Amino acid sequence: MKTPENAFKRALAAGTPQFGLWLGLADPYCAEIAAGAGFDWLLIDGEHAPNDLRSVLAQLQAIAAYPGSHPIVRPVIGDTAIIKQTLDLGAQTLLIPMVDTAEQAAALVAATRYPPDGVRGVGSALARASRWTRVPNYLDEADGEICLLVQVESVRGLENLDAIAAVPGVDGVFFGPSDLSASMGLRGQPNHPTVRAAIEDGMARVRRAGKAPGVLATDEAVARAYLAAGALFVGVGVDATLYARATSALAARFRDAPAPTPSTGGANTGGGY
Ligand SMILES: O=C(O)C(=O)C[C@H](O)[C@@H](O)CO
Repeated sequence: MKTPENAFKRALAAGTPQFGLWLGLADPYCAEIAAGAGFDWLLIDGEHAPNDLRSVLAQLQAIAAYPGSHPIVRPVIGDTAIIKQTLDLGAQTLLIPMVDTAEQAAALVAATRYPPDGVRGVGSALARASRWTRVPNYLDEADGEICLLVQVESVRGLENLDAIAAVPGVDGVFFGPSDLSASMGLRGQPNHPTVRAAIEDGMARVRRAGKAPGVLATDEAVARAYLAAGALFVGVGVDATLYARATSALAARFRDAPAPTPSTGGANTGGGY
């Protein structure tokens, strides 16, 4: 058995845009439903969604049955010990929130690499990542399959963007429109023209550094505009939001609709429900 190849990392390096879905429902059953939908990647969110190591593990296991959808894990913070545990679960691509400086980015790279290149603790015999040592060369192959994405989502991070993007081992920079808009004094306006212009300018700088820019844009027109501006990984939806909107809309249709006329039997649509 070999260390799984990180197809997402290779796609970014080849400049092939990848679109994905944010998973905030923190549930393996929901993750599996999303995994069958056809997204290039699915982000298991441990920053804002109620995930712990075991729920992240269960979602990784559910998604593993759908190799076309690559799992990305966002830990709550870029902490060396949390990164070690997350990589040991078998995550190969990490999205780390709130990265403001190149020094922070370099420390994150080190956290994802085994010594002597980094400081990742060696415990792969206990870890799903090595399939409990069934991957005999895991320690030698692991570093090469890690994809590290850092989030720039503050005015300070934007000021340091060129230095952050230049850090060897950083594969991509994700712009968080919600946090960035707040940092720019435009809280709650992630699609404000000033925020979008800052993100598009940032994306061009990341591409110039030879790295992959990414963003979350749940408005389809905005997502397509970011793709046109050079984004290489774009979150185009959030499962919790999709579910909330769909359930509200369904309830509203019945709550607000006039009483139905008695039916004599409907047409069979063949779809079932
Ligand atoms: O700042 C942002 O935007 C992000 O980091 C994504 C958010 O956490 C959130 O919008 C996901 O729903």
